[in-house]
Amino acid sequence: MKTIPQGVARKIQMLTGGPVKRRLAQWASCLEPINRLGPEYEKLSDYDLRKESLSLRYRARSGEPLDRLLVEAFALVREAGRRTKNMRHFEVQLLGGAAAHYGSIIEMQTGEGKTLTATLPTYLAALEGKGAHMATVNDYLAARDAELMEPVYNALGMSIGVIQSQMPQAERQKAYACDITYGTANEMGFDFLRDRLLKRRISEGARDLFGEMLTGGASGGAGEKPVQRDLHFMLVDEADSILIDEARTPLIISALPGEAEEIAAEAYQWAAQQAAADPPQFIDDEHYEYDHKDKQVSLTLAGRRLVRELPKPPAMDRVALAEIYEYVERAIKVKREMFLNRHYIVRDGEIVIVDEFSGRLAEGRKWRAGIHQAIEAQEGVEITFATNQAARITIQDMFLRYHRLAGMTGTASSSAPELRKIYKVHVLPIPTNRPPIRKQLPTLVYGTADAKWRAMVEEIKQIHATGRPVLIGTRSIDKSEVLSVLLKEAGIEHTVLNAKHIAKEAEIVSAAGGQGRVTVATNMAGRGTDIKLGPGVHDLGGLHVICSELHESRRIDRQLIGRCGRQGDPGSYRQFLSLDDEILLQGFGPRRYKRLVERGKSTGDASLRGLESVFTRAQDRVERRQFRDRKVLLYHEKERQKMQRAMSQDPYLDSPG
Ligand SMILES: Nc1ncnc2c1ncn2[C@@H]1O[C@H](COP(=O)(O)OP(=O)(O)OP(=O)(O)O)[C@@H](O)[C@H]1O
Repeated sequence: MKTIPQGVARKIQMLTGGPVKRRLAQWASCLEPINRLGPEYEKLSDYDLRKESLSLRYRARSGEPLDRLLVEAFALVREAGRRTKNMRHFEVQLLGGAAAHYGSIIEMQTGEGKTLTATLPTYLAALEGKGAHMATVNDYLAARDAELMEPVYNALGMSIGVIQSQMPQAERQKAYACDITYGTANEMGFDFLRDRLLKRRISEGARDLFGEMLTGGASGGAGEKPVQRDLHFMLVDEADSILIDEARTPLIISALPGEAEEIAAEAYQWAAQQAAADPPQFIDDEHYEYDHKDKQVSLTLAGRRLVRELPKPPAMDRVALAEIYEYVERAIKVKREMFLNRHYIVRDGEIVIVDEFSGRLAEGRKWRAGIHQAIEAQEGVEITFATNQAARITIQDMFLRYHRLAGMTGTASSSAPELRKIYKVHVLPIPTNRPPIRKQLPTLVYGTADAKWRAMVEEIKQIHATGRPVLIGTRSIDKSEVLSVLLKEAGIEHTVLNAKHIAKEAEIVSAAGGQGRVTVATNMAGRGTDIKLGPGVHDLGGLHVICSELHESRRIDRQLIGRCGRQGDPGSYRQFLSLDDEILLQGFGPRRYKRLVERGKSTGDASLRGLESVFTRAQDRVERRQFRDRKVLLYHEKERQKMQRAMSQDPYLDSPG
């Protein structure tokens, strides 16, 4: 560790795990050279600083490996941070940036400055000009972090864009065209799907007009170009939460949304009526030609003229003529080829396909390319779009598509094996800048929730009397409300947050460090929000955090605890538990839970000793079970994709079966 600054070398030595130390020590060797460049860059004018950055960009785009540019890039970002934000990246932040650049999930204690650290690997990746993405947990944080860091990037000539939900397509395109793009994983996933639908439509030469409506509807009548570029580099904030907790959530674009759906239904019905007219209006070889081999119907000129002349419902004014021809062609095709009780049956107002080979009913399956809807119209049953998935992807799939993936988190250690297995990324703890002085007070276990709440209010009262701010985390909104009533009875002024208004609440949480403040929040409220201590609070002992119950995942508990003792600030926390806590039911099942509850009821109001491990065991069990479930789901998802690929289907766009 000769070439590593002494302070950092000592901090690395104090970590556990040989491989972790080795890796960090290897990357820490970039610190001295970065430090050395500091004074040189400090002397540069703003103009020259940007020029340096542009020359780095030129080198990256000419093919020089990013690893070789890391030292200069990080030194430039550090200087830009100093100039524009008065924040010069700490050495441990540089170390974290390097680890992220090499594809790790960096675990930095809450409050250690992940927002600033992110600028390092993101800037470096953006030098290549292929786009660098930064995923946050919600829209508010995407906008806030982008705004906070924009001056740093701009000083280096980098453009920054933000994706927000409900944003029109044109603006998305602009945001993705920027060097760096901030947004939520969900929005980026949906953009990926919309693009994929669009690309399929383009590659099919817009032959499938139903498909065209799909894409048009799903993308809000967007322009013709995909919004995203290749998925190049992604840095995920709160990586454990996004990559694990939310990773299995499928993002689904339904085939057609509201109004477009109604218009399409009208068109299907109208076309079916025309095709079914008696005597027939559309005559074979006169109004249309039928290709027996391909089973295709195409209208002749006379047929098209007839379509134009036929009266139509007003809603169809909004359907393009070319599409109306297709509706009619499809209706004629269905009338000629698809027969009731042979190809399908009608059961309870639904079309059920009869499998051609086995003769069995193919429950839940649907014909594609509008055929199913045309048959529904022919039979006069309700036309179904909603169950039609136009496209679907899980967040996990999307992240796995990036060429390079890295992340940041305050709390990933417990998920390290899972992250390594699924995403092939290592979790690396980064030492803190200053030693944390957060104090853990002994956990208190009570027999009943009632006793627990009362003890908690007592503690809040005592600490509140000293002027120290208190933050209490609960597992649900109703529990926040229970506590709120008790606090009111005790005459303690407080604020309740329950993640309904994220932006406003983040503001309130950020003020929760003020003298005398009492804040009750569900675990989601204020996630990722910096709580700065108000004037005088440091000397009083900092923020006190109370955890009123264990969450299903230890990480969420740690996130709450991490609201105090930030950046070496003083602070303390305590867990309050009771024998009727939900986690015990989840971990041990109803029988054992009932016994614990009974035991709790018979123990009075005093706190119980030696029971803490019962709770951690229950939490362990829940975590293990959830991990198992996620693995099973992942296995099925992979099998589905494999099967679809073998059938030359697109696993994101085609629903199986
Ligand atoms: N190099 C630096 N110099 C000065 N201040 C810094 C530096 N890095 C971070 N900070 C400050 O530290 C505080 C915490 O930063 P930030 O909110 O990014 O932490 P975090 O790690 O994201 O925390 P959390 O996990 O809770 O979201 C901020 O107030 C930030 O301004």
